[in-house]
Amino acid sequence: MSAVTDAVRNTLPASVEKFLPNTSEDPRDDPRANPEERKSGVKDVTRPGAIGTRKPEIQQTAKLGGIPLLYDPVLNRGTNFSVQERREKRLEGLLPPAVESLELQEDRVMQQLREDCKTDLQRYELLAQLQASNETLYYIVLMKHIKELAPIAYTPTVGKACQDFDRIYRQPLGMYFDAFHHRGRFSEVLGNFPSLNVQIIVVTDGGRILGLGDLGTNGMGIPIGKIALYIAGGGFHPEHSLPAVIDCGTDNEELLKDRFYLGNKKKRLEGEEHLDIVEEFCTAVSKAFPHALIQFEDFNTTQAFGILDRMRHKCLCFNDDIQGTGATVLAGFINGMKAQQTALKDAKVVFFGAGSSAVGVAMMIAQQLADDGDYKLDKALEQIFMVDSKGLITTTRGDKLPPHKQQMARKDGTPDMKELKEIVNYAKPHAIVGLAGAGPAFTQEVVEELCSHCERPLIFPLSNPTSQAEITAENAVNWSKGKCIFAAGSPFDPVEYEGKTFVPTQANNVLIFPGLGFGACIVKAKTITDKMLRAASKGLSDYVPIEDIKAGIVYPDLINLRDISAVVATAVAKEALDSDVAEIKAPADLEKYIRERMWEPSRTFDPAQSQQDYEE
Ligand SMILES: NC(=O)C1=CN([C@@H]2O[C@H](COP(=O)(O)OP(=O)(O)OC[C@H]3O[C@@H](n4cnc5c(N)ncnc54)[C@H](O)[C@@H]3O)[C@@H](O)[C@H]2O)C=CC1
Ligand SMILES: CC(=O)C(=O)O
Ligand SMILES: [Mg+2]
Repeated sequence: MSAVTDAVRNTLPASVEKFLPNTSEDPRDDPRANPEERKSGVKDVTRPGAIGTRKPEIQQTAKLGGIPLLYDPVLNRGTNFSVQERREKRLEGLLPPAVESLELQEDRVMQQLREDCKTDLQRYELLAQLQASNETLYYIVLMKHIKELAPIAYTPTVGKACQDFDRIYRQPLGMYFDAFHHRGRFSEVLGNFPSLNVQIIVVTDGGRILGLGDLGTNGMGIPIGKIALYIAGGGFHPEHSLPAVIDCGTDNEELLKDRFYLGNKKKRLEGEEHLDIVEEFCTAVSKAFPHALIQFEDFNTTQAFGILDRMRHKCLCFNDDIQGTGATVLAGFINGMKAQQTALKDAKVVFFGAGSSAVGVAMMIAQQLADDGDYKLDKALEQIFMVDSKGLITTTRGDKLPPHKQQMARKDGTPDMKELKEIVNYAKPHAIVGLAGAGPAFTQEVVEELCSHCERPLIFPLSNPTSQAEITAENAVNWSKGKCIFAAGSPFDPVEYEGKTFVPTQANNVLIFPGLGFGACIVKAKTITDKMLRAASKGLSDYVPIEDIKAGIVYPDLINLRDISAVVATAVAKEALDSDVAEIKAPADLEKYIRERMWEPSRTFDPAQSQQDYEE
């Protein structure tokens, strides 16, 4: 039965007809169905690129026009609706008379952002409001000005936005799964989401938001920001994406006392109970959207590894902090060793921080060293020196290490050391990677010690937001006398040193996750394998031209995020196809196939046409 009844259809001008979804249950009546659907008679709402997949009742009201259309962020284009559309969609009188081009609308937003907003938080709020009301314009603005706006929608400003989330709250922009009241009913709750075809989900429990600690449901800013980058960078359709929080409580005393706090004011659930809750969420997702990819984000390290271990073979998922960061840093590391002309098999790294991200990165680097030198992982791990709040991690230092640290502990009789300078002096590393989330730690002494052993050391302060970075770009360049190769988790401005300009690049998992996700989804991958992560990393490292690498630029500029993501997606999809974890057959030209399926905001002009564009 059609959701838009024939009686209603008959009252509409013919030109509106093409905007209406074909909601026929039987794809044999649907000219847009693909051959398989026509043959089987079963509508495939999960096919990559399929649009118009919101629930019929929601499409119906929005597409009939009037106020519901103006309040539908996917379809609303505000003053960009033409005179004819205004007449046909019953928008006359509901908008000011001017009909504006998307460019003019974009100019207004940019003027408001650049001239009227006084703080980055105000800019964040303006963008969030735009995202909630007009996604076409939001993504046009975000994609065209990605370099200027990523620091607002994402790190560092998103950190401040999360800290203040309950104060600046206006609209949900994602889903909240309440472990205290929805438990056992997550499927039912997920059923309230308007889309029939979710392909990408970013979920957190707010346990460790950036380097800012436990922010409970205020952590929702992170899934919202990452999903925006999945759309702007990776090319997912907004209808296919879901930012989510599982409210498992919070141990943040300030939030527990805050009258504006939006989550449950209860102590954080932990251990097995927490794992069961996350599993219930994943099961609900897999049941409703069998091909959706779940990205675990900013869970506490105490839970992060356990969640990944339990879920990675049960549903399509990955942990961005462990695996996405691993693939990202490996790419910059490989390029950095090229710049130094250090053979990978000989490279040594000091990690400052031993949480989920540091261990994820170290394991990927160690695997690469082992492959390069054709030796075992255990031997490669001897080239890694990992430091936590108690100093160098060794088997002899006398404390009980959690499993993720045990594998990183030095077992070769390395003396116990606490001071970073001493550890650098002992290890003589080619790179120092900061993932402690604890703020400045790479002092002038540490940098000078590092430079006394290595001509062009990699200095990677990767903790976010900027306030938590281990060193600033300026200090790294000055203290290393312009010798270091620098990349940071959050953006830094260029630095002048002795008449030369150093351009800091960003080593952030945003360079990997949008492409990894899109590549996996487009070929309907059944799982995310280590080889797919390695392929993503190689795609990213190969993206950087050798001249840039020689000049010490080891990551590409975020300005090319869409292009980077297309390359990463192609590498991931190819690996999934080659290793037979993909459900689709390999297309003749994989990169072209992927690029053609990446969503562009202007295409929402005509959903029916856009749908046809996606068809084979
Ligand atoms: N650039 C990027 O793409 C990414 C950056 N990160 C950043 O990494 C940081 C850490 O994340 P996780 O590993 O998940 O967190 P975590 O909280 O699990 O780990 C922090 C680690 O640092 C150690 N540490 C804390 N203070 C220290 C100190 N004063 N001295 C030495 N060690 C200290 C702790 O012992 C722990 O091992 C965060 O700031 C996060 O924003 C995380 C993922 C990706
Ligand atoms: C970038 C990121 O995932 C983090 O800082 O946690
Ligand atoms: Mg993270």
